[in-house]
Amino acid sequence: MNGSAPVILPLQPNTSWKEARTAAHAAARPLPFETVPLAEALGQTLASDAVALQQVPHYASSAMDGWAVAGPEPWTIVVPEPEPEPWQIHKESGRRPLQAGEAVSILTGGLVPAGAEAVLRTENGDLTPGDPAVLRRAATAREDEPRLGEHIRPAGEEAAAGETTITAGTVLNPAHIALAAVCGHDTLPVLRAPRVSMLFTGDEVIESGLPDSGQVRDTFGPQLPQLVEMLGGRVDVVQRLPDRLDDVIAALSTDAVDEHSLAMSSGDVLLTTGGTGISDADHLRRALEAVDAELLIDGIAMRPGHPTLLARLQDGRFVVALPGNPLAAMMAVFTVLEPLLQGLRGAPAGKDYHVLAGVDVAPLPGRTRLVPCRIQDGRAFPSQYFRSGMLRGLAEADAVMVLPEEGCTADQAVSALPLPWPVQQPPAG
Ligand SMILES: Nc1nc2c(c(=O)[nH]1)N[C@H]1C(S)=C(S)[C@@H](COP(=O)(O)OP(=O)(O)OC[C@H]3O[C@@H](n4cnc5c(N)ncnc54)[C@H](O)[C@@H]3O)O[C@H]1N2
Ligand code: MOO
Repeated sequence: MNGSAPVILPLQPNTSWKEARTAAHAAARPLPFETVPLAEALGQTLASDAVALQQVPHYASSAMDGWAVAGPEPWTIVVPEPEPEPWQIHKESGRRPLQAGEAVSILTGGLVPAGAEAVLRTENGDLTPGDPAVLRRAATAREDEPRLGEHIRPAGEEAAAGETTITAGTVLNPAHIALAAVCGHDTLPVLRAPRVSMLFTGDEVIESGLPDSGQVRDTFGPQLPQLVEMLGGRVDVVQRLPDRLDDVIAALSTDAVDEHSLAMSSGDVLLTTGGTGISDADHLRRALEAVDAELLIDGIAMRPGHPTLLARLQDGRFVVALPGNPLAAMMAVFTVLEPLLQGLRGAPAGKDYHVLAGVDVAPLPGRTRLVPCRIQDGRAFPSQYFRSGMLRGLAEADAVMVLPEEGCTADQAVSALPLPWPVQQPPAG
């Protein structure tokens, strides 16, 4: 035996599924923040509290088309001088305050003039033309209409100037972006989204057409970059790599030694597929050893996906190594990549969800099983397509059951992972 050959021990994963998720989240420190235009802030983590830059709403406005009125009826119609153009209706037009017994026509969102006490909506007013025109309440109006302040949106009713409306750490959804716009922000400080570089191995993998025996169609290229984006990452580089140890080492190396090197890609995370096994053709482990990477997770006691790795390179980049089997790789994404990206985005670890098992499941000593499931009538039913190379189960799934090694009995609550894409029925909380 050649004394310099690296010794690869049989894979004995000793990290439990739960420990793996916790360790992946804990390994990451939130990335520095950057300032982005509102339209680019969706899904990002807010770096510091966002306040209302002026009171919201910033002026008292009408909630209805009608007339702003002062005092009791009848009201004489005041025509502002000069009469505002429709687009000026929200602007201060230098009007004098409305006096008791006066009314002025107003549109929804229009500026309520000083002195106005309420807005009478169009359908509840009766206008007698003349000079001046006279307004009375119509027969359709309620007896006490308009009450003091009715149909007026007071300034500042939603937020005072300087009040915090979105707290730091929030993962921004469309409603937050809309609120930030109303609060006067053009940009927001967000934690920089983690950048992910991808490295696909497998000489037998073809990217289109029907594979011959021994070849496989690539299941990662057409969806993994998009899945990473769904999880809050930004994809930097996607690269295919020959199944040669030198090339895998070059790709991971901190120095840009050849065309396969990702050292210049500035990724925070290197996501690899395949080659996590222990055969002569699997190079990930040997390459990580060659570049002196720190192994944070070296195999996980789960099925499928037990050869999954998480490592830190000397320059601080993370390597998440997904197994080549397609379902195993997806389960490794949910177990390691998702919590790692959450940590890098300053987001809390995913919540624990539970489902009620619909059937008994036998024990599998030493392994947590991740099984795609359908949810019917509040019960979770594991898919028959659960093996590591199968994709039908996940494609039809509502969630992924996380089955403990002791299995479960029907009606028992078991952990579940929600899927990061829309499904017909999300698991119960
Ligand atoms: N002696 C042992 N053999 C294996 C073990 C073990 O513990 N001892 N574990 C098995 C398990 S479990 C898995 S998972 C795989 C891990 O495989 P690798 O990460 O090394 O991946 P590959 O060998 O490169 O590929 C496995 C499988 O996946 C197919 N593949 C690869 N890339 C793609 C792709 N882009 N699209 C679709 N399919 C892909 C590849 O052709 C293989 O069929 O090791 C087991 N063996
Ligand atoms: O654990 Mo392997 O990942 O079964 O496919």
